Amino acid sequence: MTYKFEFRPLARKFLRSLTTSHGNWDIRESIIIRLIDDAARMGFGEIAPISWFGSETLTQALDFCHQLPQEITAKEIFTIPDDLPACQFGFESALEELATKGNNQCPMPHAQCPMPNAPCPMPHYSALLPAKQGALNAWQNLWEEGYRTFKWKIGVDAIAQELAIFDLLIRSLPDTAKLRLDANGGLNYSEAQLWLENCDKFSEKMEFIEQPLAVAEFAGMLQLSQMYKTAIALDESVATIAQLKAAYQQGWRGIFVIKPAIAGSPSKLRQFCRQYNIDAVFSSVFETAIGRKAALQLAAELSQHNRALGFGTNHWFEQQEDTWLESLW
Ligand SMILES: O=C(O)CCC(=O)c1ccccc1C(=O)O
Ligand SMILES: [Mg+2]
Repeated sequence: MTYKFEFRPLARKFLRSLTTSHGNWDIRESIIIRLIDDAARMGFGEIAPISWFGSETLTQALDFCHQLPQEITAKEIFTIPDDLPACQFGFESALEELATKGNNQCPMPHAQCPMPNAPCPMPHYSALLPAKQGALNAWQNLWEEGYRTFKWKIGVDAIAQELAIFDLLIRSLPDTAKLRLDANGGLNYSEAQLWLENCDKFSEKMEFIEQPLAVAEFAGMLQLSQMYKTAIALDESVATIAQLKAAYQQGWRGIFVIKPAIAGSPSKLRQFCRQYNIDAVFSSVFETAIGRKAALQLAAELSQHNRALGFGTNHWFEQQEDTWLESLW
């Protein structure tokens, strides 16, 4: 079976600049791909790399798409090299969409479904707050919309300033709220200790700190994960499936953030997660509805510990009408 292959680059501007310890991000670029089979059925996929996270660059992904023929096979898709993880995700999820067309089954294994006779309950999402003091008056509307878990970026401003805002933020959040902090690898060891000490004072509301130290500081994070009540989640350190495996083999039993859109091949990700019962938090890379659907499908299948999904990110973009995809072709 061969598939007709087409692709379209896409750029979307954030409503406000997204600030992380890696810098400011203003435009999310990605590539939408379309496969068409012999029966004229279509499968869509999205390639949404983040090179500062360790995936390929957008240019490398575009080059890969340009060199492909207009007709491709499943074999070509399953042999996309591991140094193009966002391409592996985009192509495999387009193929999966075709394979499951007309088969709208719930991806949750029946034995695990809490409500086997009812429509699937909404998975709960974590809402991404703006960095710095912007968080202080952003969470209320999101709370009204039903979010109960929030994530705030740290390591973007002076630590004293951020600790003061953290104190205000966590005290103002209702008792049933949960807070995640994400340093994007921007702290040093002693700063991370200071953060963890402060988080431990609010352990009933603190869920975890994500990637406190740089990727090279794995041993430091392993050590910190055994010293405080507040849990640590690895993110940049486990961006791809190869990194997930390496962290597990080096003894990481804390939380793993999985961004399916850059992790690599969905079929290999399934294999890994099913083999090792890891505590995974699934997370968005600001993909469109196309990549999001495939990523959420994997999250529904592989999420084990009832963690909120890091997909509460739609408020970072202008709401799109559902006709945008047709405008690409
Ligand atoms: O995980 C979430 O809750 C939101 C998504 C998010 O924070 C993110 C989105 C794009 C790139 C990096 C990150 C990150 O977790 O560091
Ligand atoms: Mg993160």
